Amino acid sequence: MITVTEALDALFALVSPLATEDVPLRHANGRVLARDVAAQRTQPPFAASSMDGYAVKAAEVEADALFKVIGESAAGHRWDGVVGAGQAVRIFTGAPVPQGADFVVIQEDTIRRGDLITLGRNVGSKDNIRAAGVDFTKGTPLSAPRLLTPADIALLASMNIADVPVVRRPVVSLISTGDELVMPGEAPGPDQIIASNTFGLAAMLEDLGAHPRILPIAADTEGSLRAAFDLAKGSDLVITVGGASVGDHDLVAPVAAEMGMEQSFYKVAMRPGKPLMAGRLSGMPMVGLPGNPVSAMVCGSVFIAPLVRAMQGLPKTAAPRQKMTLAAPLTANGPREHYMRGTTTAQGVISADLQDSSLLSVLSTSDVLIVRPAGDPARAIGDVVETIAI
Ligand SMILES: Nc1nc2c(c(=O)[nH]1)N[C@H]1C(S)=C(S)[C@@H](COP(=O)(O)OP(=O)(O)OC[C@H]3O[C@@H](n4cnc5c(N)ncnc54)[C@H](O)[C@@H]3O)O[C@H]1N2
Ligand code: MOO
Repeated sequence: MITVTEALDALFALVSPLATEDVPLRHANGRVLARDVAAQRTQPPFAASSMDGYAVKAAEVEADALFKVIGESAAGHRWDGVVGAGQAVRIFTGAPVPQGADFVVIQEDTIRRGDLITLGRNVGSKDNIRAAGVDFTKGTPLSAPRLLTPADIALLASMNIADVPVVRRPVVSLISTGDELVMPGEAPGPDQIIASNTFGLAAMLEDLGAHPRILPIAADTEGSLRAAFDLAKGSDLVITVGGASVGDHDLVAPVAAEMGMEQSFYKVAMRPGKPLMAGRLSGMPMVGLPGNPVSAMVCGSVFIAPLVRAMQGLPKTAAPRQKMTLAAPLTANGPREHYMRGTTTAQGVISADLQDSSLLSVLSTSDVLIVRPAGDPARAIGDVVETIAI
């Protein structure tokens, strides 16, 4: 069996970044910026007031100073004159600071009578002016590759970039296998259960910027599985769930092999997720996930998420890990890396009592995977462990 790191490297070797497309800014959130873009303008484009008040000459600012108000500068409507000695311009937040002025006294520090203002005694030295270009100047780049966040979308809008070059969404076909499975909403027979894995994985893939397609469930026959693989043709990635182990009805590996799959690996020294397989089938990268629901989702976090990020041009790196303090002890780990479901509390992280790989209710109340290296000794409260957010 290979290690998780070796398996991830083998998976990365199967993919390269997809093509680029331009999308409207409104559709760019969560996508990966494909090439550097440059600000189309300077922001702010003029020296702007950061407060409502009066624009004056800084050299004249002192307690009880008197000014004559000669005009008004509002956001979107500048005052075009030049501020002279003893003069002030009424100004509002976001408005251009008029020529001749280099200080804004906030209105709370003034007393106004008709056209005259008198400054108070605590005006201070803050000029309340945002210099032109203090946020960014024309040509400032936003560098690719970059997973675009809501803050990036606001920045791109401010840079006047209406269409954004992003990496195409990977089309990922998801195939559940097994006679025992029916789709959610269908009436299961007495020995049947509902297919959950493809739905959980599709949700995960959507969050990763991919375009998942849930294909019809493949029955435990060679013909049905072949038909499902045929439907997946043209995808950027095909993922099967179940049928990966050693049972008589576990057909994924033999059928894929007959269809010409070049296998990269089969079986990884991890728990859950041991019967993971990967390779290339009909020109597509293919990953065979174990059927146990928690195994499939853990493999989604550990393997599929980094893989889909790499397909979108992000660095080929493992799922990010955070160090956390244990708030409950852990028993010694065995020879496989263990990805334990856990919950973070104010005191630290606690592993779930039940770690069976069928328990979606436990996964759903967990917010981290506690990563236990192979052979990790027993751990005590206060020890530091590595975790992956889920
Ligand atoms: N003799 C051995 N038996 C098993 C081994 C082993 O090494 N030797 N490995 C175990 C481990 S670990 C896992 S994980 C499972 C994986 O088996 P498969 O990938 O072949 O999965 P299935 O047998 O098809 O299903 C396992 C389990 O999960 C349910 N399932 C499958 N697909 C779905 C789905 N889409 N949605 C919800 N639930 C699903 C299925 O009904 C089974 O209950 O093998 C162990 N056995
Ligand atoms: O590896 Mo299985 O995925 O432990 O349940």
